[in-house]
Amino acid sequence: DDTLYRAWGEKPGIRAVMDDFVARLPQHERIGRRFKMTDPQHLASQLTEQLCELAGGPCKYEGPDMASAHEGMELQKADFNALVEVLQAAMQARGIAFADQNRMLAKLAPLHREMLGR
Ligand code: HEM
Repeated sequence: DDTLYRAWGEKPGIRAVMDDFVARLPQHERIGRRFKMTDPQHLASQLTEQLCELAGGPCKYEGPDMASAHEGMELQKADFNALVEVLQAAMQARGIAFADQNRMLAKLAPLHREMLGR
C-alpha cells in the first residue's frame, strides 16, 4: 500500500520535507546542539530513504539500525517530543495534509523504543 508515499509527493516530496527538517534541527533551542556537527545532506538523504520505505514507497533504508545510529546519545522521551515538533513545523511548511502528517508520525513512533537511553 503506497497511498502514504503518494500523498507525500513521492520521493521528491519526502526529500523536500527532510531538507526543511534538517535545516531547522540545529536551530532548536534544546536539541539543536546535537546536530551542529551533522552533515545535513547526508542526514536528509538517509531520512528520505527511511521515510520512503516506511510510507510504502520503492525504497530501502540501508543505513545503520536505529540503536546503533543513536548510540551514546542517551535520548529521552523529551528529545523525541522536541524532534517531532521540528518535524511538524517542516511538514506544515511543505503543505503536507494534517492526516498525512499523523500517518507518518504513527509509522515513526514505534522506532523510538529502539533508541531510548542508548
Ligand atoms: C523516530 C525518531 C528518529 C528517527 C527515525 C531517526 C533517524 C535517524 C537516521 C536515519 C539517522 C542517520 C543514520 C546514519 O546514516 O548514520 C539519524 C542520525 C542522527 N540522529 Fe536520529 N532519528 C530519530 C530520533 C532522533 C532524536 C530524538 C535525536 C536527538 C534529539 C536524534 C539525533 C540524531 C543525530 C545527532 C544523528 C547523527 C547525525 C550525524 O551523523 O551527525 N535522532 N537519525
